[in-house]
Amino acid sequence: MSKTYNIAAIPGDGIGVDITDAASQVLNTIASAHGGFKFNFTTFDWSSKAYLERGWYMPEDGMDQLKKHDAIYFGAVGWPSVPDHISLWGLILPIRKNMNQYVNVRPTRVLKGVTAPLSQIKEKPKELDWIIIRENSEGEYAGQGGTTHEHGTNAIATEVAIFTYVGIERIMRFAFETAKSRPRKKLTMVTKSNAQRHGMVLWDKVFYEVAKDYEGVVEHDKMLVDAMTVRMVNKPESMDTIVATNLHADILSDLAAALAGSIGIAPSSNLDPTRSCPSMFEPIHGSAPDIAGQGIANPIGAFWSAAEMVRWVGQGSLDKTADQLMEAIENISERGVRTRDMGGQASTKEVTDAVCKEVEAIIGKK
Ligand SMILES: NC(=O)C1=CN([C@@H]2O[C@H](COP(=O)(O)OP(=O)(O)OC[C@H]3O[C@@H](n4cnc5c(N)ncnc54)[C@H](O)[C@@H]3O)[C@@H](O)[C@H]2O)C=CC1
Ligand SMILES: CC(=O)C(=O)O
Ligand SMILES: [K+]
Ligand SMILES: [Mn+2]
Repeated sequence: MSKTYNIAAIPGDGIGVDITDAASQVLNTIASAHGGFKFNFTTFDWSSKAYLERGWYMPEDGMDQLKKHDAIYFGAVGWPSVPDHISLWGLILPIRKNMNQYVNVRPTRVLKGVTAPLSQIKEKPKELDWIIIRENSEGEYAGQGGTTHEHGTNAIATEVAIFTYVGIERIMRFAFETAKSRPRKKLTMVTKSNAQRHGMVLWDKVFYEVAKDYEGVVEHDKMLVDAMTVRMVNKPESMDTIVATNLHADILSDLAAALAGSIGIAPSSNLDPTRSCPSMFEPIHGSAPDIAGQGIANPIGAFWSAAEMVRWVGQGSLDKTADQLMEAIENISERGVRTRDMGGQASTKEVTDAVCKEVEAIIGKK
């Protein structure tokens, strides 16, 4: 009997549209090659273009509509004609918060066929293999604060970072469990508790409390975020799982992607680990207005995110299928079918068609 997964697709803006199309093509191909399941996509036209026409990103019952799905596939939101804080707070951030997606998982490794830009990583690509666990519900992106006297030089604006015991503890537990599930069993916690003396100090304290439950099981260490950027560049092999706040992990994950070859490769899973709401899968990059509409966006980050979605909805039953998609992506890039950001000449469509063919060959063979 074939199982159907209902997916809410939100392509959004710019290259978000191209890569969501590409990802759904690949997902449909995997499903039919596998034969045991299929995807039923419902596409929502929630975007900056629609916002400019009708004044809203999501309708009032938008969250209820999303809740009816098994997962959400997201492209990107943001366009130069709308201020970025309006677009982010109109769509992606409310979804992450309302859908209880308090974890954002961002793996990075140097995929086969990808060339890392720095010589020390290029020579030993296997040494960069990280999974960044980003706190996704509070911290610097809590949305607390305000502006007064806004028109003039007396303007005052506050942006209050919120850290709660509950919010920190649950992300730390998820991070320790992730580290425990990986061969190296190693967790690096990132902080800025030298300069930020309240929220970050609580962050550190809860980390060490949770660490007691993993004594002798998970090795752990602590880094200040500034020094962390240096360690990521110079000693990539010294880390495995990394846990950081909403802002720090946002920045570090773009750095990680660039070190591993391109921002266009990196995936993310916005997870509600309780499974009470659908989780959301998207590449870490934005709408890339500078290359939008040219058909040249790298779809690999979108495919890797799709693989993570397959893994998540399958709850263990589709891990092999997700691995086969990753194998197809790596085979294609190794064969030189690469977009410009990876030094190639291929279009989004050429990479997508090649990955679909490869998926069919791999799944058909096994
Ligand atoms: N989750 C989301 O929806 C996100 C939305 N944004 C929004 O996206 C818009 C643009 O943001 P930027 O800061 O420019 O970041 P960006 O990630 O969109 O682009 C940064 C640079 O990377 C390149 N790039 C990104 N993805 C690529 C891909 N798949 N293939 C090839 N090149 C790629 C772009 O061409 C650009 O030069 C803004 O409105 C921003 O707020 C940014 C990040 C995440
Ligand atoms: C918004 C953004 O930059 C991110 O989620 O990565
Ligand atoms: K995105
Ligand atoms: Mn980001």
